[in-house]
Amino acid sequence: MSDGFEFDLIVIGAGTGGNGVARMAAAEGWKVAIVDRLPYGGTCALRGCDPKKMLVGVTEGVERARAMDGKGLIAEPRIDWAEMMAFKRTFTDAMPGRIEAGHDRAGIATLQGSARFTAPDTVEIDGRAWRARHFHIATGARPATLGIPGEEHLITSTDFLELPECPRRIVFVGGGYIALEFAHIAARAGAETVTVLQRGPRILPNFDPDLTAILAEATEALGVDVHTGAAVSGIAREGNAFAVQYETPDGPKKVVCDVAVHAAGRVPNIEDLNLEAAGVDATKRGIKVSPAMRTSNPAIFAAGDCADSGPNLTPVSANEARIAAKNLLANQDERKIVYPPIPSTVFTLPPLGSVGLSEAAAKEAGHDFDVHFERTERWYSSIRVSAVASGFKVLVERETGHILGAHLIGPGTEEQINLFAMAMGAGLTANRIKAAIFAYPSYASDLGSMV
Ligand SMILES: Cc1cc2nc3c(=O)[nH]c(=O)nc-3n(C[C@H](O)[C@H](O)[C@H](O)COP(=O)(O)OP(=O)(O)OC[C@H]3O[C@@H](n4cnc5c(N)ncnc54)[C@H](O)[C@@H]3O)c2cc1C
Ligand SMILES: NC(=O)c1ccc[n+]([C@@H]2O[C@H](COP(=O)([O-])OP(=O)(O)OC[C@H]3O[C@@H](n4cnc5c(N)ncnc54)[C@H](O)[C@@H]3O)[C@@H](O)[C@H]2O)c1
Repeated sequence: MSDGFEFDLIVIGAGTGGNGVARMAAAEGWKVAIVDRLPYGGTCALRGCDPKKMLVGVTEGVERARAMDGKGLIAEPRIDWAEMMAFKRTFTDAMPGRIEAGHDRAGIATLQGSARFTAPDTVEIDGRAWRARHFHIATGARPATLGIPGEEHLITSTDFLELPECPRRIVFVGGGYIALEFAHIAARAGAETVTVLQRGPRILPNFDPDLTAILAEATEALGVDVHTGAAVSGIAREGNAFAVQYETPDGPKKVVCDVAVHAAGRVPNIEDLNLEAAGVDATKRGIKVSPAMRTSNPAIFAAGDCADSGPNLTPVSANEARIAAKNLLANQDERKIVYPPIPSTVFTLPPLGSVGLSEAAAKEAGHDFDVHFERTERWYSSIRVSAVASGFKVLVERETGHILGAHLIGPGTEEQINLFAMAMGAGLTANRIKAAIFAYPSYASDLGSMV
């Protein structure tokens, strides 16, 4: 290659925000390399969404059997933690090799190590410099540094997904996605005490308060201690255990556990990149990107959790990466990122889902809308599976009939929320949704009654 460049493009980070960009560029005949310091696959496939939901798949069996007990199903569900983890590994173990083989077939050079810029067109990986015309940064996020004494005693979500056995007493620091999803797994897997310590006044503050109240109730019923207004201030060793200290309006308290998990938020993983050397601007919210996903250095793009862009979710990362690749290959900003309504689900049992505006945000924006809020334990879909916690809140604009937001809890949520997202993206009105014919009985067939 001329001008001393080894590559047309080096992609830093082999997760959702990186792999696709490397593939698209290689398919156009570009000379491409991809680097990761961990096995290829990124957070979602190896340490996040997918392994987590393999475990949820097992706990769904427990939940279903317990719910149907006395209703014709005779089962004594119990989780074998080691077997459950082995089941998870049947998915995760094969992934890095499969991704690397795909890159090899596409002619992409696969590098291992930590990349750090030394100049706008050069990165150093384990002491060796590599020059490229372009870079794409997709280095993801990491657990936030909390700045509290003893935080080194916290294990991360990645560590949780590798625990050899279910802890007897487990504490989650934080009350967001990770805390709730993992607390449900641990409680169903047989942990004796599971505690969630959430600093704010309620769990999952970005979700509808009426529905998070239902989830908090269901979580307590599962045996999880949920404390809100509990700001963790330190972790100390106590013999073989740990004391997690937290501040409450009633004064300081502590809870003793065998394992304490960091579930207190994630931040862009960009400190090690030496972005100043590349002329790439960033704030603590991440790498600054234009709507074309271009950074302040026009030869460098960024996408996913490391960028100061959409919410940190896998499909968002994939969408941003696609836009970055299109513009990179076109050598001009011909596409801009446009976020359709983005659904999000907390994979507890029952799951909690949300898309569009919250009730508070819709009011603040001055919309005139009806609120359809109902608990649905007496609906057929819940009765059929003996669900004890289900409900919805859907906001319908009065003048247009458009759906402004949909918030769901209960069985079927994770698919219903996607249907709402599609309906909202397509601009369907409540009447159009009511007029649709869905196979019956199904969770989708409840949609018409929610609007
Ligand atoms: C426990 C957990 C559960 C989650 N569950 C869900 C879910 O159910 N649904 C959902 O939509 N989202 C979920 N997420 C979020 C989702 O995983 C992320 O939004 C998504 O993986 C981000 O993809 P990415 O490509 O931007 O970053 P990542 O997938 O994190 O990839 C970044 C890669 O860059 C590498 N890297 C970092 N720095 C360097 C460097 N200097 N040199 C070389 N390599 C480097 C890392 O090793 C990593 O492999 C979850 C996250 C966690 C932690
Ligand atoms: N199902 C999904 O889509 C899914 C699942 C897991 C993770 N994720 C992604 O990963 C990110 C990180 O997840 P998370 O659960 O760590 O973060 P989160 O942002 O969902 O929740 C963190 C919570 O911890 C609280 N907190 C912070 N410091 C605290 C302290 N000292 N004491 C007590 N509480 C404290 C915060 O108030 C906040 O509500 C999510 O924001 C999301 O982007 C998504």
